[in-house]
Amino acid sequence: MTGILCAMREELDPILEYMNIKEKIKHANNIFYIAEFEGEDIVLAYSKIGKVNASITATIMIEKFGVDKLLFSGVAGGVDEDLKIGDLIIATKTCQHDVDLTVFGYEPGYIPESKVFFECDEDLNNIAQNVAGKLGIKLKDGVIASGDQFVHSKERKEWIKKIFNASAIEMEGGAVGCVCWNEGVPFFMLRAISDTAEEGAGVDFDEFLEESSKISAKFLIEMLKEL
Ligand SMILES: CCCCCCN(CO)Cc1c[nH]c2c(N)ncnc12
Repeated sequence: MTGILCAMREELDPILEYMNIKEKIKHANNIFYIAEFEGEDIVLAYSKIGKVNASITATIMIEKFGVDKLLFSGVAGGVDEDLKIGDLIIATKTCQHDVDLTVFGYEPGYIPESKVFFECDEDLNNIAQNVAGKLGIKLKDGVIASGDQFVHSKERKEWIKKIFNASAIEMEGGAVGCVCWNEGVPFFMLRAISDTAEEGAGVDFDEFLEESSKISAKFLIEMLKEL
């Protein structure tokens, strides 16, 4: 069964509008929507913001609902110069930019017995690029870095870009990538840009959250039709 995960209600609501919701299951302070889309059952939820919340919901989707591929939809701060507000990006891999065990000689983002980068599923990414081609949409791909902080400084943004070669920044993908890697479940993450993670990003985020969430949601729906 396909799982669709978002961080915020604003990111999930535009997706739910396309769904025939059959059941709502409350569990671990989350609501899991069991929906039917084009004859297939899908489980959907928003985790609440941040890596811990995203890890909880992603794990429950897999362990309790038997999700065998996990698709994330939401918004992100753009790092690449060519990413404008409203543009779409998919993750080739995700990481945690706020993990720091460097005093012990480990590289930024590295935890012993784990890894810095969690690869996303190539087949799902290829499907997304095919859908983008049909729709005539530019779909960037690259590293998307997560941390438990809303990044709104050029200095922090440039550090994340330098160390992780990040194309976008958000707060959940590195955790969901880690869960899916450990569980052996294919992971796909789509984000629409809501800001540029520099000074003033909070204002842009507030202004563009709803519109960018809809952009991500609409593309995800087109992709679901190809799964
Ligand atoms: C109460 C407001 C909560 C903002 C949550 C932001 N999400 C987290 O996934 C995505 C995101 C968009 N822009 C970002 C940025 N500049 N830094 C971190 N994360 C992001």
